[in-house]
Parts: sequence; structure tokens; C-alpha cells
Amino acid sequence: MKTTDTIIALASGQGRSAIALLRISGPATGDVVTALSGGLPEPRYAALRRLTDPATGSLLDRGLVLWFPAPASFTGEDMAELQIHGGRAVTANVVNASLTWPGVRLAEPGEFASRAFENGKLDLSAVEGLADLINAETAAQAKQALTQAEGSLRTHASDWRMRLLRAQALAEASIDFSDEDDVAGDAMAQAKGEAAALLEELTGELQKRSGERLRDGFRIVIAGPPNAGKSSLLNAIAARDVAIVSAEAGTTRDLVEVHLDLDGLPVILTDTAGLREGGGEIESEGMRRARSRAAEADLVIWLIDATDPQPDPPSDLEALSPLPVLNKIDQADGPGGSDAIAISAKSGTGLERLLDVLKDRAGEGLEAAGEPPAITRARHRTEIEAAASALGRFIEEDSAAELAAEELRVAGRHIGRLTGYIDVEEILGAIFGEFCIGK
Ligand SMILES: Nc1nc2c(c(=O)[nH]1)N(C=O)[C@@H](CNc1ccc(C(=O)N[C@@H](CCC(=O)O)C(=O)O)cc1)CN2
Ligand SMILES: Nc1nc2c(ncn2[C@@H]2O[C@H](COP(=O)(O)OP(=O)(O)OP(=O)(O)O)[C@@H](O)[C@H]2O)c(=O)[nH]1
Ligand SMILES: [Mg+2]
Repeated sequence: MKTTDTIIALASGQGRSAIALLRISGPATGDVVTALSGGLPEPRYAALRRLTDPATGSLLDRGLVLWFPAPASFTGEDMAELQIHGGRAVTANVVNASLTWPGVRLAEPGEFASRAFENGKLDLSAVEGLADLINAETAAQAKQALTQAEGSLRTHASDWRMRLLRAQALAEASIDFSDEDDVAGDAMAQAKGEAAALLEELTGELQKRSGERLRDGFRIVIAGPPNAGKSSLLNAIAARDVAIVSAEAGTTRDLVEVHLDLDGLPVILTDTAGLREGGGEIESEGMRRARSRAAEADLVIWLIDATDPQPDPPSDLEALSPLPVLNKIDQADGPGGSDAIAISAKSGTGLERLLDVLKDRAGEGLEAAGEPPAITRARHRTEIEAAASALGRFIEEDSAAELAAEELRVAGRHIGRLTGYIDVEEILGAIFGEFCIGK
């Protein structure tokens, strides 16, 4: 048996609450719970127990106790949960009483999940999904995170890995039969066919950006000349007084960011410094930040003042195909004569329409057509890109079969890293045994 520390943590939020959930995991769990509550309840059934300090015998709380003997627990170790009253003193007392037991210590952040990973209960992609689920701020983010926690990326990764292994087996066969030209050539052609089909699928996944966007939020930047009403628009959409508004041009210098939930879609809306020629040192830095944030945005709003003839966006912004919006129509006489959406940040006219357009654009950016994306974070993209380039090299390679086959192993290692299971060589052994390839 592996000896590890027993860890304890408050799994519910910090601070006062009606009920608090303490989680304990590790070999001493059963002893700690017995010492605190006088015994172990039936596995996986809640039991109401008096909890006492084993050192002094004093009553700490009356709470619900759950016992999950290994391996049928979240971490795969012996685990228990104490559902107690959520006062600061109660939780501190029960934690401290548990910590007096030998081998018990406070858990590090993420340690329950990392033990679940080590014990094969969760793969890396599921751990990431759970982390995203806890951080999710909107319904669409939560849905994507839960899908990943439930194994969507793992399913892709194991399918890709099996196809790579098949290609690898074929490539190895072509090496083994290299003295029989026809057989060897045929096997290698088949291996390359398998690889090409897989490369096409990986390339398709790499083209989808919606998974990462949904996880991070759809980024909208409000840009425009000074005094156009950019900060007023941010405040109106956020329905809060976030940014300073004034009649003075050049009020906003820094980036001002708000997180919005537009019908379940996560949007990060950023107000920026007004863009104009000249300007002092601080204002110039503000404009530099505005331009660079706009360049990274998923959508740029170019806001102009309908009462004031104003310039077109500078060429770097024009290149981003900004959405033109005309503000202050409450003061403008007659229609603006452009295709811009007309609003008044002050009176609220036109805001509904603008919000509908923003929701549509966010929806297009965040909701992938067809199958949900496999990639939800940069780590996945990096590994899949590396696997795809190794596959590309394998397909191009027409010299030594041994060298070409090595590229397939490289691709397999990168795919393996998506789930953290990188025992590719082991599986390959099993496949070779089964297929009796070679001699
Ligand atoms: N009270 C409580 N609620 C919770 C959790 C928890 O740990 N405690 N969870 C924590 O994330 C989530 C539920 N996830 C869980 C995942 C696996 C197991 C578990 O005991 N797994 C065993 C047995 C599986 C079974 O009986 O079907 C196993 O995998 O072997 C428990 C909770 C959300 N709600
Ligand atoms: N009449 C009218 N005035 C508005 C409207 N929107 C903003 N304003 C006024 O325009 C002035 C400038 O507004 P801001 O929101 O500070 O403009 P800004 O684009 O953020 O300006 P800078 O940060 O300096 O670039 C303020 O006096 C606002 O009250 C509107 O829809 N109608
Ligand atoms: Mg401003």
C-alpha cells in the first residue's frame, strides 16, 4: 500500500455560511472520522453525528458524516465528508481537531483533483474541465466545461491515438517487409492514407476558435474619437457607473473592462482612450493601449458623435472591419445618412438594437457550427499543432521508413499529453502482439 498524507480542506467557500463542507482524503481518513464522530457510517450514506474533539472530549458540532471507502471515491482513496455548521469558529475547530491526528495536513490547492488524476479517476482533460466548470460565469461556459469534464476531449484523443497506432503498425509492417517491395509500398501507402485523414481532422479542429473564445469570453472593444461617448456607452451597457464620463475630450486614458453575460454568452467589453492626432505623453500611451487591445479583439465598435463631423477610423482599425455606431442621435438633426447603428448612450435610444447585434456577433463567434470544438485552451492547441506538423512530416517523408515512422510516435506523444496518458509505447506493444505483425 502506498503511504501518503491525509489531506483536509474546506470544500465550500471561505467565510460564514449556513453549512460548510469539509473533505478528507487519504489513509488516515477512517481513523480521523472515528476519532471525531465515534465510528464510521455505512459507506455513501449520510449519518447525523455529534463531533467531539478527540483530545478534550468537548462538543464541536452536530453534523452529517459521509464515508467513501477506497477505491469508490472522488480521489480513489479513502475519503470522508463532514457537513457542518458554516461559522468560522466551528469550521476552524473541526479542522484543527482533525489536524492533530498524525499524518493529517491541510490540502494544497487542487490536491484532491491531482490525487484523482494520479489514481486514474480523472484524466488531465477532465481535470481542466472541472476547473473551468468552477470558474464558469455564464451558462454557455458551464456547458462547455461540463462536456469536457465528462470526457469529450478524452474521446477525441483516444480515437486519434488509435488511428495513429494503426498508421504506426502499418509503417512498421512496411519496414519489416522492406525486402518485398510490393507489400512494403502498399503498407506505407496505407499508413500515409490513415495519417492524411487524421491530419485533415486535426486541421479542422485547429481552425475552430470558438472553444477558446467561449472559455475566455468574446472580446468587444469600444474605440472612437475623443468625446464620442465611449465611456457613456460602456456604462449604459453595463448598467453601472464603471468609467468616468465628462464633457472634456481625453477623459479616458486606461482600458476599462467589464464582464457581461449576454443571454448566457460571456462578453468582455472594453472602453478605451479616444483616438486623435497629437496628445500628451499619457494620452499617447492610452491611445497605444487602445489600438493594441482593438487589434486583439473579436469585435471592434467604432463609435462616432452624430453632432460632430468626425474622421474615419485610422487604417489599422479600419483593417479590423469595425462595427460603425453613431452616438448622440438625441441631439442630431435628421438621419446620419450612413449604415451605422444609431444610438443615444444618454437616453438609451437604439441600445436594444445594438445589444441584439452584439449578441448575434458574440453568438457567431462562440457557438461553433457543427460538432462542438475539441480545443478549449491554448495547451490543447499547442499539442494538436505539434501532432499535426509531425503528421505532415510523416506524409511528406519519402526516404527511410524508420525515420518516417518516428514522426508518428512524436504525434502520438503530443496527443497523449491531452489526457496525460502517455503510455503510447505500451499500447503499441499490445497492438503488435494482437496483430502478429512481422514475424
Ligand atoms: N457532497 C459532494 N457533492 C459533490 C461532489 C463531492 O465530492 N461531494 N463532487 C465532487 O466533485 C461533485 C460530484 N462528483 C463526484 C464524482 C465522483 C464521486 C465518487 O464517489 N466516485 C466514485 C464512485 C462512483 C459511483 O458510485 O458511481 C468513483 O469514481 O469510484 C463523487 C462525486 C459535485 N457534488
Ligand atoms: N446628448 C448626448 N450626450 C452624450 C451622449 N453620450 C455621451 N454624451 C456626452 O458626451 C460627453 C463625452 O462622453 P464620454 O462618455 O466621456 O465620451 P468618451 O468617448 O468616453 O470620451 P473620451 O474618454 O474623452 O475619449 C459627455 O458630456 C457625455 O455626457 C448621448 O448619447 N447624447
Ligand atoms: Mg471615455
